[in-house]
Amino acid sequence: MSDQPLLVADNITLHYALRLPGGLWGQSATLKAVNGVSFHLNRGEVLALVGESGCGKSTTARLALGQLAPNSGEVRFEGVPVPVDRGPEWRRLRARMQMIYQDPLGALDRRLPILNQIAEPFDIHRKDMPKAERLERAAALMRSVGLRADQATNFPHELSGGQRQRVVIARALALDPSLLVCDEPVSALDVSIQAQVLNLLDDLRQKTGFAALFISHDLKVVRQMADRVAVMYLGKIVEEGLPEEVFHNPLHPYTQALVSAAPSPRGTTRRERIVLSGDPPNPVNIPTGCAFHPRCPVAVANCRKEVPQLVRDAGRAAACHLVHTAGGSALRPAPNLARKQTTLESV
Ligand SMILES: Nc1ncnc2c1ncn2[C@@H]1O[C@H](COP(=O)(O)OP(=O)(O)OP(=O)(O)O)[C@@H](O)[C@H]1O
Repeated sequence: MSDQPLLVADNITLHYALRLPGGLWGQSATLKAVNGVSFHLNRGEVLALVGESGCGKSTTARLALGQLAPNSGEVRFEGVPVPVDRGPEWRRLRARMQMIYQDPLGALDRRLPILNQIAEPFDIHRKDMPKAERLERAAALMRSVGLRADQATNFPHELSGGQRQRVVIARALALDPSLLVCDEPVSALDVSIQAQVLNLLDDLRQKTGFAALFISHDLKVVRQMADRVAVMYLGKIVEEGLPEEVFHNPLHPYTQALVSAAPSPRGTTRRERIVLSGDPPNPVNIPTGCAFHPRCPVAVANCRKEVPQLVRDAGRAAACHLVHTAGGSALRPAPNLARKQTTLESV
């Protein structure tokens, strides 16, 4: 099998033209939801997208799936540009790329028994398969996600939230996809059920080998699931690396603040909480230079003027003037904030 990445996003942008409420006729603004995002996802790998609400995670996922057409840039899946015209080629690719949403009830048909819903992908893409075999395969998928055979005739409202998400997962895996896009897949579930569903996803990934683009605002969940993490701020990736690196030694001042706000895992170094000042980010009015500079506690004059590039070095990447060492490509944590890291003993 080719060792090219499964999914590549190459400098994609998605801008929405907004009509301003109360504005004069013709007044509009541009909302830059995704503003030059590049990443790759290898086969079998889990890349997590993290960042504050509204930073562009879901839009990036929808661009990756070809549900939205980028204004510029390109998404390639298995080496092929992802079409957005919803023709036969898009449908063929979509069978290999599936999505799991936050709200399983919204993703399911309330009037259809769950076995039939799990068999739907076969009904659409495997019309050559006899009906009995489609249902047999759906029953096997039910078992693989831990649902009981006697639940086959249940309707979604007769199941718990966790069981519904299992139905969605079974249906998503029916055609043996190579990519699963999981957009906050457990955030609507009780905490006790979250762990079960995450363990299920992890087990299934190890058995079937799908890759996942995993969106979550919960860094604890990301720590458990991700092989690599990309941090987004105002439509751009500002840092990328292995979870242990990003969470224990964040480079970008924004990542430092994000990580400092999350509960530390037991027995690890606790960081001093970094409280960001300034207004929450607004994708209609992106600041000049580094978009984070108005809230950045360590910004210098240059940060207001020049847009930092995402510099990659030894598997890590960061877009911040302060983390790029002069003249070289090596990266080091942004100054000052790093010094605020404190141990449990000292707080
Ligand atoms: N159809 C749309 N029209 C206009 N603006 C949109 C549209 N969809 C999303 N946006 C805006 O694009 C920005 C990015 O949204 P997106 O849903 O991708 O963010 P997100 O990081 O996934 O947020 P959340 O974690 O809250 O889901 C937001 O400011 C959002 O309001």
